[in-house]
Amino acid sequence: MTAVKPDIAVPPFEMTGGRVRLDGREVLRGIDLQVAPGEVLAVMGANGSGKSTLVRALLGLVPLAAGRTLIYGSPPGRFRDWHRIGYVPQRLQVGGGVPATVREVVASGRIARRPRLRLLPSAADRAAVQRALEKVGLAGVADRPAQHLSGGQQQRVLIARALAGEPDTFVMDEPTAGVDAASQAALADTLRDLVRQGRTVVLVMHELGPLEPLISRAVVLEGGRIVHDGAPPQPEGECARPGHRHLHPHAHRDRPTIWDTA
Ligand SMILES: Nc1ncnc2c1ncn2[C@@H]1O[C@H](COP(=O)(O)OP(=O)(O)OP(=O)(O)O)[C@@H](O)[C@H]1O
Repeated sequence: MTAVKPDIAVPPFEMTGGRVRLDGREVLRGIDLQVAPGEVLAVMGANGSGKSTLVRALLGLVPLAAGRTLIYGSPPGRFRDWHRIGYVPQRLQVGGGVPATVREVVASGRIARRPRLRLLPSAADRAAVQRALEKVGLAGVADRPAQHLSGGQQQRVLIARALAGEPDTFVMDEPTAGVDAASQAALADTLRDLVRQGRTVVLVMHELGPLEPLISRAVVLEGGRIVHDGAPPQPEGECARPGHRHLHPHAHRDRPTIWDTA
């Protein structure tokens, strides 16, 4: 992928006073969040704090009960440049019917780039798909049904699908959750490339681990609110131990000791 020239005037995401209710419950409240072009933002917090809901709301997949959110300056309903956004959801949705191959799933990441009247993939589409498959180390299993792969490999399929679309901004929901070491290494490698190219990345993470040096900013959610926005939080002492999970009430706002390593 070629480097992007970040459009410094328009943030990829801008939410003001964002509030989300699901099943009558307030899941997000008072969210003010602007994501700058070229930023690598980690969205952190304990289970149920609202991380996935926040990224889904930024993408317009969950409606706001109050406030507003913009994608490259447009409300989600009026945003048309979906090829600029690559979304990596938590899990590959496996439906019934004919099982899709790895290559087909990855190729679906090019659809938003295709002119309306062109049905067949171009040489550029095929090349982008192949590059993405190679980048995540799945070229060798490209013709296997995606649902036959391990969880970690399926996660890599989703990352490759986003890469194939060559978007300016990536949104990845827990891309390292429950994946094997090889997949984590592939992700770190991919992320390094994206950072170098100046792409914007929003990552939902429980813990940063080896990705920490690549993260430029972290927001920490607690009970649907942002309780920290700044440098990535560091695990300290007891808090760094696996299984430890809480946000210290005495934590310094600039350096909270939140860790959820379950
Ligand atoms: N569709 C829904 N209907 C009702 N409540 C929901 C729905 N989706 C999520 N919630 C609730 O909203 C809260 C935030 O959920 P969300 O998945 O955004 O949290 P999270 O921080 O991403 O959690 P996790 O780390 O477990 O993925 C949780 O209490 C969850 O139970």
